[in-house]
Amino acid sequence: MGKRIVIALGGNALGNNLPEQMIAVKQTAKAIVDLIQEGHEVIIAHGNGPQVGMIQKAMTELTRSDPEKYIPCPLSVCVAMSQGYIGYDLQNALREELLDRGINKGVATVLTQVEVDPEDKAFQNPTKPIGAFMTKEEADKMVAERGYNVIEDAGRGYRRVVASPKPQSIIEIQSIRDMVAAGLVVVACGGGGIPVYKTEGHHLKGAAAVIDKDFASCVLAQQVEADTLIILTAVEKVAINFGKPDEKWLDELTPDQARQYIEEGHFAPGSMLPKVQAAVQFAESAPGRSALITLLEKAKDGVAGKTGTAIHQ
Ligand SMILES: Nc1ncnc2c1ncn2[C@@H]1O[C@H](COP(=O)(O)OP(=O)(O)O)[C@@H](O)[C@H]1O
Ligand SMILES: NC(=O)OP(=O)(O)O
Repeated sequence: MGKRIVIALGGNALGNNLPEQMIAVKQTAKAIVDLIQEGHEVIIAHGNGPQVGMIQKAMTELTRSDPEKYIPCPLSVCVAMSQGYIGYDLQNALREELLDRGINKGVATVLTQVEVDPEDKAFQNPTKPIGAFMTKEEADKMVAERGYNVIEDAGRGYRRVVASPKPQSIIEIQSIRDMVAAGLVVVACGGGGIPVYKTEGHHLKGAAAVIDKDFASCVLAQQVEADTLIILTAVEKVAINFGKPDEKWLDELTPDQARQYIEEGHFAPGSMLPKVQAAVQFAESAPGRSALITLLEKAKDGVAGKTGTAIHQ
């Protein structure tokens, strides 16, 4: 029987620059349409780390070129731009793949705002890597010249980090539910959603942050009452002792086992840790719900129980 599945697409599903993204989304669309063809209902969320960094850098350079003419662009607006740009490519790739297979289904990208708590401690402790990787020298220059916060990202180089508050709720959730109910393939919560908080009346104010897409996908999956949350990334399974001689790939994880491994430090912050945390939160949110972490090209096999790491109670 068909399931309702929320798919969270990681960096490898989108590539790191414009031409890479154009190519990557074609493969991504194939993997997603495979699931639609099997009778599943899919709602797609995605990351935006490289893209929002690129947009933010471009907007900053524009302001620096002529501060009188070009006022600074808030990070929330950069997130909105990244949703539009990625949604444009994804939506077109999905449309084409569906038409090529003779499937008559509409695809729609929802510009999605996600509410955060303005008092979230994350605003004082930036942890979310965005943009391109830098060498140590480039990173030191950015810290000195621009006052950026920079970290070493899981052995892959240096990256700028920004605040990443936890998603609380999805402002456009009713529109998303209505579109799913109407049979559309929906792309929502791109880049974790545009971070906003409520001010006076019904007004929403953008926050200077980038929400983690794994956590936002978890909220989305709960709010659309999905059966499964699939987090697609660059590894087929989750490992303990990752990258060490005694590395062990996991087929299944219960929330309790996951918590123990988290405590033992098996999952890198900013990469595998939020995925496992989001998977656990979704698996525990209602009976019968499960999460799956696997490779993009293994999504179909993963849903069939043949691969990936399944997280369930
Ligand atoms: N315990 C672990 N098991 C598997 N992969 C891990 C683990 N810890 C860190 N990783 C790394 O996390 C990466 C996934 O995180 P990341 O690249 O940030 O995700 P995204 O696909 O969302 O862009 C994997 O490709 C792998 O290199
Ligand atoms: N917003 C977000 O989590 O993006 P990445 O998955 O690209 O880091």
